[in-house]
Amino acid sequence: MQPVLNVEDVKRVEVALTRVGVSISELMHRAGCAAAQEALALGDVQNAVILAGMGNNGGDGWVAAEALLAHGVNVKVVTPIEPDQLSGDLARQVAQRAVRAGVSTLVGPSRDELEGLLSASDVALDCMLGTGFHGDVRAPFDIWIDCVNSSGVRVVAVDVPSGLSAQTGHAPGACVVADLTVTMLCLKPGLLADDGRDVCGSIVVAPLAEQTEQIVVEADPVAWRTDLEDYLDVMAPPTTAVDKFSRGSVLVVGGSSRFVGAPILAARAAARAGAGYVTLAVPSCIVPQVQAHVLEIPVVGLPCDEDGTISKDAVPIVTKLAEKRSAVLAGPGMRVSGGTVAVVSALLASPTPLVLDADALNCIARLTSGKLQDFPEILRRSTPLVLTPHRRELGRLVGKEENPPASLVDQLEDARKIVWSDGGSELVVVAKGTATGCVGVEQAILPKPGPAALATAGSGDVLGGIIASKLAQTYGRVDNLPLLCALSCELHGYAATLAMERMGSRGVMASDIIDELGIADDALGERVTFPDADNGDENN
Ligand SMILES: NC(=O)C1=CN([C@@H]2O[C@H](COP(=O)(O)OP(=O)(O)OC[C@H]3O[C@@H](n4cnc5c(N)ncnc54)[C@H](O)[C@@H]3O)[C@@H](O)[C@H]2O)[C@@H](O)CC1
Ligand SMILES: Nc1ncnc2c1ncn2[C@@H]1O[C@H](COP(=O)(O)OP(=O)(O)O)[C@@H](O)[C@H]1O
Ligand SMILES: [K+]
Repeated sequence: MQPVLNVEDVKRVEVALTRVGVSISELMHRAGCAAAQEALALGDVQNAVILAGMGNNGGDGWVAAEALLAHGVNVKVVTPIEPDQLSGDLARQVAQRAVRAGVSTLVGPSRDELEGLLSASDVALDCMLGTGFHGDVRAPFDIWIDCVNSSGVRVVAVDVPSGLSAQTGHAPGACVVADLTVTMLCLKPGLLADDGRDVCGSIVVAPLAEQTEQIVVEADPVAWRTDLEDYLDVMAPPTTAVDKFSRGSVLVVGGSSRFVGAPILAARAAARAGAGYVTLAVPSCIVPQVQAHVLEIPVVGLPCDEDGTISKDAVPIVTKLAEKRSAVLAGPGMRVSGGTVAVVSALLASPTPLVLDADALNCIARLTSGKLQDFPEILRRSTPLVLTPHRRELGRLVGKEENPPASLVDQLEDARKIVWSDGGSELVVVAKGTATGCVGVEQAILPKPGPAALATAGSGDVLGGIIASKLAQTYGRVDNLPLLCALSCELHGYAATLAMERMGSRGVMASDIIDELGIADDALGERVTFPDADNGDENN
């Protein structure tokens, strides 16, 4: 797994490296050389343009220019001001040094001049703005960014594409769209979510020093990005010594007369993700409709209120059904009512491994008046519990209904409020968004996010079904629950990628994802076992 550090912690790593003898100027030298190496590795680089800003990101650019020149590349550095006028000592020194070494410069070019230069270049290195970027992109960089993006030239972003916040992943204005991002020391969260996913291209981490890995780990990573082979630990070895019950049995509780489809999607996903026996419990008033859509899945009717939701009288029935299952998923389509709140409370008190999604989360928000972190006893149990909120549901759980998490780091922080208040290793919050964090008490794991095709109604129900299915197949004996959840997310995303091949990138519906789950599961298993055979696009 690769550590991901908040930007402020990256600064602490720099300081720690200086203490072990790697100075900031040496780091800048190595950063520039690493960027130059990656640019050269693109191949066919005779002419390079370096767009340098006025801080240390620009400093990296001047070093890269000198390194490229030493490799015989025809280099030009574009800078808003003369090197001698740069206010930062380090950036000024490396810029002056590059000029002395013969690097040529273009100071404050017109738009036409810059466009001409870019069209004659084989690669552009974006060294305008790095982790020091904040606010709106100011001139001239907004214009330079526009020129780079419309030039069609290959772009290597140094540390972070200019205009993107390496912390939040937001790019509110102009932002470089890179083919490759060479990021220094370690991954930062903003590269992995929201706008970051669209603008980084592939990501290469340049560690810059031997000691970096250990220092980064000690700097308390905000999350860990998985590599495929990490999943080996939570993949069940294939065996023929099974029957339909020992392959894991899942109970899905949900549905209402208003939302009939959601529990069906979840139950079908649980079956396709490998559980041997899936049972669906829905309000009795919708049983005929539901049963018509599922041949293999028995449907149990639960006592129903007048408004078509599960009533309180369902509690003993659900509790009894849950006892006999290896995992339960509750929530899809169930709505929030006195009855559903009672059912969710009863399931929380039951010993069966439990996944709560959608309205089951809204029931918890109601139970705790939107302050789940103040009621840790509700979630305390000795068997696995997984909550799968999207950003709005997560906001509702932690008292931020009006101001839900808006970035991956916000998601992680809010999920941590919940898991840290409980303190138990049996609880994981799968905080969903454009990138998803599987947050346990000890660490947060970031699976590779799936495609935007996942942003379709019902896709969360499918994920809930997958997680319950994978959980059921472990019979609650799971050493690393966040990793198991991450594997489920990875499967969800890969199935959506396969569905896109059939349905097109905008045509995928949640049921198409379900149809691909079996094939995706096999393929993922193979890729985990033989990671070098076909890694696909590892960076997004
Ligand atoms: N983290 C590390 O260990 C290392 C960092 N280095 C580089 O240093 C960078 C950080 O350097 P700095 O802290 O100097 O910051 P940056 O160079 O990222 O940005 C600071 C400069 O950008 C300007 N700026 C900020 N916001 C702006 C906006 N909205 N519009 C226009 N201009 C804006 C500031 O006025 C300042 O001149 C990293 O991204 C990386 O490239 C490397 O040199 C070496 C190692
Ligand atoms: N742009 C995106 N890129 C990747 N995954 C996404 C994107 N948008 C949403 N997702 C994923 O799709 C799923 C949507 O879940 P959810 O919002 O609960 O859907 P629903 O409530 O309609 O079932 C989550 O797993 C989420 O991480
Ligand atoms: K940059």
